[in-house]
Amino acid sequence: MELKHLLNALKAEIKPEIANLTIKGIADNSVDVSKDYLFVAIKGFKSNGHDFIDDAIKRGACVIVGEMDIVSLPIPYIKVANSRRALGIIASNFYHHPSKSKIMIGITGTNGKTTTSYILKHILESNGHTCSLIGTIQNIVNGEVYDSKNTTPSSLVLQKLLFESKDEIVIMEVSSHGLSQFRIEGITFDYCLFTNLDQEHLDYHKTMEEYFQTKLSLFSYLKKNGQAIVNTDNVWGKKLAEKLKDKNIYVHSLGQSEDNKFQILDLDFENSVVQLTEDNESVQLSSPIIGLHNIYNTAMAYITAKLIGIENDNILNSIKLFQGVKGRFEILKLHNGATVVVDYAHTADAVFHCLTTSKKYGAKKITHIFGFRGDRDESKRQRILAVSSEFSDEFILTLDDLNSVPINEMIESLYKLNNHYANNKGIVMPDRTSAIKWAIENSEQDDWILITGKGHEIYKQNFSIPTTSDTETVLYIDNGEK
Ligand SMILES: CC(=O)N[C@H]1[C@@H](OP(=O)(O)OP(=O)(O)OC[C@H]2O[C@@H](n3ccc(=O)[nH]c3=O)[C@H](O)[C@@H]2O)O[C@H](CO)[C@@H](O)[C@@H]1O[C@H](C)C(=O)N[C@@H](C)C(=O)N[C@H](CCC(=O)O)C(=O)O
Ligand SMILES: Nc1ncnc2c1ncn2[C@@H]1O[C@H](COP(=O)(O)OP(=O)(O)OP(=O)(O)O)[C@@H](O)[C@H]1O
Repeated sequence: MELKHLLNALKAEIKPEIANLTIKGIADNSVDVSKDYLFVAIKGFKSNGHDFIDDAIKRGACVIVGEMDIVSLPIPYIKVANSRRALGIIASNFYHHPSKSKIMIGITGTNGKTTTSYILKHILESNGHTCSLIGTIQNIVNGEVYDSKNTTPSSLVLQKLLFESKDEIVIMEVSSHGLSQFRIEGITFDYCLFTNLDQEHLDYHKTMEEYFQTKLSLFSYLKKNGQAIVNTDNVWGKKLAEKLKDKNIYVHSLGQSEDNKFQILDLDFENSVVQLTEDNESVQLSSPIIGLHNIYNTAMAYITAKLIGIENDNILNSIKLFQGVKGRFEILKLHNGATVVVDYAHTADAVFHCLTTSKKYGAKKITHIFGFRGDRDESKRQRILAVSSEFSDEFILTLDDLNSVPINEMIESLYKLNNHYANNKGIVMPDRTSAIKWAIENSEQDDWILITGKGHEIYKQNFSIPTTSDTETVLYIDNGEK
């Protein structure tokens, strides 16, 4: 593609003598550069792409785009205001704006993005649509499954996935990191969903208001007639819906009060059944997945499927057959009659939902096993502990991913937190698999053991039992393997 087309819509000065240069590919990592590539230099969190410009040139780059003042390069240098933003625009131009020809759905919020996207994918596919999914667990395009490094991939990866997708509809989880790093630049959406907001990622966003504003920015990527679907049973959702209405964006609000477009009535928690009304029309959603949070996720997916044009009865029938998502309130029944739940909860609100759901479903005693991730928001730890000490009967603090935090430092902070906030209900057992073993061996019929934080993920550390995930550990112990 000629440089002038590649840089279309980018406010950058291009000298006439280079406008017709043919660019064979784009890279944001110098290692990926080949002959006649355009290299976009990005100031990152760990390194600075501008330091790799020489490397990119050696590998064959013919144009560099960057945001720093750089002089005397042997090849053309184009300065832009923001390299990450420029990368999105360039990648979208290079792949011929793939989001324009698809029904694009973006889902944001602290919790529920993955679950809602899987419910929606299930409904759409059950009703004859083809669907790509880009998110935390994996990326699925044309029915092929690819590993996912980020919930929202870099704009270069994203545009390539969209270009390769022959599916009619694309469901994307949009993280706040993805938004603040312009990973969705160059994409426009038909529907944007907001699930909820809870304290999370304040190591990155600093304040809840900043976190909220970042989430809000997703809605500026709506297509001209794009519509919003917002859960307003959450202060942040209510605020977001008001802001969107001020911007004349059509909002399909969901919530328990009368002023919602989709009003929730008659919540039958025990049977996961909910009555929804819209303009005097009433439907009953009945789902096999349990928990109040999942009722909301299901309702959000229902509204989106309806807006896409699927008949109510067909949506309702599909919902009844949804099998759940790996590591999201995944229930394992033990030989002794106790129940184990493996769940990805890592915010106070998510933990609250898991614990209260367990109680509502008849847990006699709840043992909660969890830890805290290294290099992630530490300010949420106290709130999670407060919820656990209020709603569980006992809890075990254990190790989650350490990332770059030394093991002794993490164990020490678990003891400190336990001493300060455990309400005499907590113990510390650093080895995650030993904690699970202890809880299972001390359980009886009708007890529930809730293991949160890792969900579908595999362990990053080795523990004493040679298993790789919470689910595997539970099955290993329950099957009596030594
Ligand atoms: C902190 C953070 O968000 N980092 C993201 C960021 O990386 P970065 O730009 O800082 O990378 P860097 O290593 O500093 O490198 C800077 C530049 O130098 C270039 N480089 C580097 C080396 C070299 O030899 N040559 C070269 O050109 C790199 O390609 C890059 O362009 O941009 C990358 C591309 O988009 C992301 O993959 C990466 O996500 C990392 C892996 C990450 O863990 N991010 C987490 C925090 C995250 O984004 N999480 C959210 C979900 C959160 C949630 O809801 O749970 C997500 O969407 O995944
Ligand atoms: N609507 C919801 N409200 C509150 N908590 C929820 C909701 N949906 C799911 N959860 C809780 O959050 C956990 C993560 O759910 P899910 O993976 O669907 O969210 P996510 O937004 O994709 O999370 P992440 O960004 O961390 O990948 C679940 O395991 C559950 O404990």
